[in-house]
Parts: sequence; C-alpha cells; structure tokens
Amino acid sequence: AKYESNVFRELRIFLRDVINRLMSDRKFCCFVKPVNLDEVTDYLDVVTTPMDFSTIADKIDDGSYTSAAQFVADIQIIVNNALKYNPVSDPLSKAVRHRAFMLKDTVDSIIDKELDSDFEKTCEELKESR
Ligand SMILES: O=C(C1CCC1)N1C[C@@H]2C[C@H]3C[C@@H](O)[C@@H](O)[C@]2(C1)O3
Repeated sequence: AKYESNVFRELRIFLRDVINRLMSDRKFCCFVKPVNLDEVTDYLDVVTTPMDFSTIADKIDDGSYTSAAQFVADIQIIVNNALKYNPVSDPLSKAVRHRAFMLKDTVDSIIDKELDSDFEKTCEELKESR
C-alpha cells in the first residue's frame, strides 16, 4: 500500500544515485552500454545474460528491483560476463578483468557504507509479502 510504495520509492532513489555514480566513473566506462553484438559477433556464444549499467538504470525506473540485493546481483552478472568473455592474459583482457574486480568491490563498499541494513531488511520483507 502507501507504506510499501514509499519504501520502494526510497530504494529507487538510492539505487539511481549508485548507478549514476558508477556511470560517471571513467574507469567503468566499458560497462555503461550493452556490448555491441554487431561488433562482438561471438559474444552470445559465450555470455548467456548480457548486462550493463544502462540496462540496470532502466530496470530501476521500471520498478524491477524490490531490494538492493537484486541490484547487486545484476552488477555481479556484469562482473561474471566480463571475466568469462575476457579470460586470456593479453593486456586488454587483463585490464577488463581488473575493472570488473574493481566494480564488484566498489559496489560492495558503497552498499556496506551507505545502505541501512534495517532498510534492506524491510525491502526484503515487503518483497516476500507481495
Ligand atoms: O566484454 C566486453 C566489455 C568489456 C566489459 C564489457 N567486451 C567484449 C569485447 C572484448 C574487449 C575488447 C573489445 O573487443 C570490446 O568490444 C570488448 C567489449 O571488450
């Protein structure tokens, strides 16, 4: 009801702030848009669930996330995809993998510092009550 919509509205505001900060961080520029499937023609042979920051931003606005944990799970998909498609030790792949690891630690740190655990618990409980 009203209370629920206020909680999920506050979650959207928090998640928009986080994704906006990630999108404006130059070291994460490779994660902003979907991998170009016209350019990377074998990408879907390797990666089953593409994910990127702009898709996450759309999902926030669609109300797809009813907890921060669901948001972090999509960030993890970005990380796992980057590690899976860019495994070799050539310099470009190593740079991509390093950024993927940086992304995960950056998001985990933001969540630990800035997301109230009671608020996240309320989101999880409201999600179950749906
Ligand atoms: O995995 C990715 C993105 C980086 C994190 C997501 N890509 C697959 C290609 C391999 C590597 C070099 C370019 O070929 C560029 O097209 C991509 C894009 O980076």
